[in-house]
Parts: sequence; structure tokens; C-alpha cells
Amino acid sequence: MAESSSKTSWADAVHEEEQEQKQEEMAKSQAAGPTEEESAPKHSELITSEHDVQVTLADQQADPNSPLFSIKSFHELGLSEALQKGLVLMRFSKPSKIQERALPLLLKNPPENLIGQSQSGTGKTAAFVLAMLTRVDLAKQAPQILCLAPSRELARQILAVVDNMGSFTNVKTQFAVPLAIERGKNIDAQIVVGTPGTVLDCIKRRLLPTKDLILICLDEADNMLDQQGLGDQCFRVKNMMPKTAQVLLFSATFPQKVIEYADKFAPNANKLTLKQEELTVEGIKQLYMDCNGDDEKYDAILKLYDLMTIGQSVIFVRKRENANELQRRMTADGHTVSNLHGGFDGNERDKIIDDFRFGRSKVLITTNVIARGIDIASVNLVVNYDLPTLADGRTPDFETYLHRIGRTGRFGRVGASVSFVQDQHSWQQMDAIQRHFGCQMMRIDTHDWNIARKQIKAILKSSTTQEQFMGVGAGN
Ligand SMILES: Nc1ncnc2c1ncn2[C@@H]1O[C@H](COP(=O)(O)OP(=O)(O)OP(=O)(O)O)[C@@H](O)[C@H]1O
Repeated sequence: MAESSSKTSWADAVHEEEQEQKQEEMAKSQAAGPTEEESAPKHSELITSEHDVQVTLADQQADPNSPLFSIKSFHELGLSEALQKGLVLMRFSKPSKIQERALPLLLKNPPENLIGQSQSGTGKTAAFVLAMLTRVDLAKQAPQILCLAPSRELARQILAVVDNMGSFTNVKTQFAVPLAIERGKNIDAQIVVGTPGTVLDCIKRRLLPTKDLILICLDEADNMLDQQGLGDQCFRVKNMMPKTAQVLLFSATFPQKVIEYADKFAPNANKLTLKQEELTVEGIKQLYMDCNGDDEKYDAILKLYDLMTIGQSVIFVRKRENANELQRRMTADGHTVSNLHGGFDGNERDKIIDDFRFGRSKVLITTNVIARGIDIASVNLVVNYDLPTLADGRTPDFETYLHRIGRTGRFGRVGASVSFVQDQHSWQQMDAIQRHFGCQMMRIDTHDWNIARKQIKAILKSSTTQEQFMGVGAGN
């Protein structure tokens, strides 16, 4: 019942002016007939997306084709009373598909390994955190569970989910990133969440006893196993654990080249995987802008600035220096932008991400350091100022593209990504990304900024209205 009444208020909430604008644009585009760019989207596709505008979380969780679909309740998944209370606290009413499918496998006895893949923003964290909190023996004051993530920010976010979900248990947790552990302190927390280097270091220095460890979980597992340093550290940590420990690997992407490592790391694992064409999230409208060189790119970001502050936005650039330089120029031009990358120290990084998470800053320039996992519901625009490439600077990095745009459109929300294309290389990279995921990015024509802005605004406005309506998730 609540769903249908909410739906009415949602429809009501859509601003009249916006509706008129959409109709006007639709009429214009219909009158214009097909353009030379048959493959590119017509304006009407963007602004008549009524379907996206009106789809509620309840609708999506009842749609078998949605990654948020489930036929079960958390209660039926066999979770303890205390954890169910934690879920109520977080305002999770129904599991998502990955949660429904993974939890029975995660909680099987004797424990089995699992490789779990699901689109960005579909609730993988809760799936593995619920397993960790179910497996832990609260009567035993010793480290039992390790959860490793590739960045400080992500480890911190996961720890917050463990603490929130475990609110009605007396679980003890420990953050394990550089400088987070008191000098010489022995770790007795039951769940340790951190980055691989620090966790390995604590084990080597005998501050983290391994004999009671029963579970290791790698979030963004493909990324960690694929990087020489991180992958090595993860393997070394795992090798110091009892052989019987359960191994969990989660990510939205598991490219072919990593599968071999994943199978080695989590032998005989149950697997929940996706096909290539299932990887993109429907709620994220993927756009691109054709800019003629670097100056036009900078000009475009200035023109987008006020749209970026309708909700919150993340601008991804290639390197730290590019982030610093873009922040310097935008600030000099009178705009407020924050900047986060691995060159800042831990405390600064915590402050920058917290300011952004709690809405004190609206536009964040960053490198790939937060391309993965970071969950901030009101991010409704992601800008690929530089398209992501592999280390050679040329080959498109498909996985990073997907993770970057996945910072918006979280758990059924609507969002947009705008990728800047400025020369033949970036054009080819974008084309390769489209072919890889079998998706079509919509072109935003920058010859008429009035129309361009209207198009983007329509998407962003619909996402902010949706946000007021959905009010789900307590991650932020
Ligand atoms: N069952 C649920 N009901 C409501 N909200 C949920 C549910 N499960 C997860 N969420 C919320 O959905 C958001 C996305 O979840 P999460 O960060 O776990 O996604 P993810 O799959 O790990 O994404 P990524 O691949 O980007 O790491 C979070 O804000 C989380 O609180």
C-alpha cells in the first residue's frame, strides 16, 4: 500500500516546468526528424525518460530483471535477530539479488569459498558484511575475520558498514591502514578491515595473531589481485592464515585476465558471475561531449559547474598533477572544488572524503583512488575529464570506466556520466568502451550550450527528486 501512495507523491513531485520543458524538447526533436547522427541519441531519448523518473525502489526490487530483485526477505535468509535489527537501522527492507543469492552460499556449513560479482551499487558490501558478522564468534576476543580493500577510503567505508550493521552485537572492529594502529598495540578485535600492506605488516610484526582467522574477504578483488604489489600482499596474508579459512572475493568486474588469480586465491569457489553485457547499470545515463582540445575541455567543465552542484559530482582525471592543476584553475576562476588523491596524508584524505560524504563539498576532483566502491548516494554526475587508460596512457581501461561511472546510480538511483572526448585517441578509446560493454553513449552537442545544459539538467533534476523520494540506504 505504502508503495502505491508513495508513487503518487513521486509523480506529483515532478516539477511542472520540467514536464513542459520535456514536451517542448520532444516536439522539437520530433519535428527535426532523423539527423546525420543516426547512431547518436536524439534529445527526446534523454528528456522523455519518464520510465526512469518514475521507477521506485520498490518497483525495482519487484522486477525479476533488476539486480535489486529478490523473492526472499532477510528473515528467510537465516540472519540473527541482532543483524535483522541492524538492517532495520540501515533501512534495508528487502535483499537485492546478489544478497539473496550470495547469503545462502556464504553461510553454508562447512564454509565454502565464493566469488561474487554484481553491478556497481547493488549491495555487495552488505552481502559480505552480513556473512562476516554471522560467522564471527562474539565470545572469542581474537581476530577472526579480515576484510581487505584497495584504498583507505573504501576500507573506512566498509568498516562503517560493519559497525552499523553490527550495532546490536558487541562485535569489536579494527581499522588497519597506515598510522591507524597504535604503535606496538596487539590487535584483539574480531573483525579487521584495512588495506593489504598494513594488514600484512601487522601480521609480520606479530601484532595481529592469525591462528583464529576463519575468513578473508577481498573487496574489489579483481583490482587487488591484478596489481603486482597489492596482489602479492593479499596472497601473503592469505598464506599466513589457517588453510581452512573461508575465502570471499567480490567485485563488479572480473576480467578474464584475473580469473586465473581469483581461482588460485579462492580455490573451488562457488561463483556468481555476470555476462559482459549485464555489467552496466541501467539508471546511469552515459553521455559524452566532443571537445576540440584541452582548452575546450576546460571551458566545458566551467560551463557544467552549476549543474554539478545540483546534487554532487565527481570529476575523474588521469594523474595527481592533473587534479591539482584543475583544482587550481577552477578555484582561480571562482569555483569551489575539492581534490582528493593519494598524495595527501591519511588525515587530510579522511577530512576531504568526509566533507564530500556529508555534503559540505559538492564537487570533487580525483584520480582513480576513489574510482571503486565509494558509496555516496547524492552523487548524480560523474565526469570523465580524462578517459581512464591502462598504464601505457593509451589503451582504454574498461573496468575502471565502469567503476568510475558506478559512483552514481547507486542502488536503483538515476545518475549521469559525461565523458570528455578531445582528440582521435580519446575518440577511439570511447568507441572501444562502447563496443566492450555493448552500450551506446549519448552525444551532448556543445554547439548549443542551452540545449546541452537542459539535457543534462533534466537527468540531474530527476535524480534529485528521486533521491528525496527513495530515502533508502543509510550508508551516507
Ligand atoms: N537491501 C538493501 N536495501 C536498501 N539499500 C541497500 C540494500 N543493500 C545495499 N543498499 C545500499 O545500496 C548502496 C550500494 O551498496 P554497496 O556500496 O554495497 O554496493 P556495491 O555493490 O558494493 O557497489 P560497488 O561495486 O560500487 O562497490 C549503499 O548505500 C547501501 O547502503
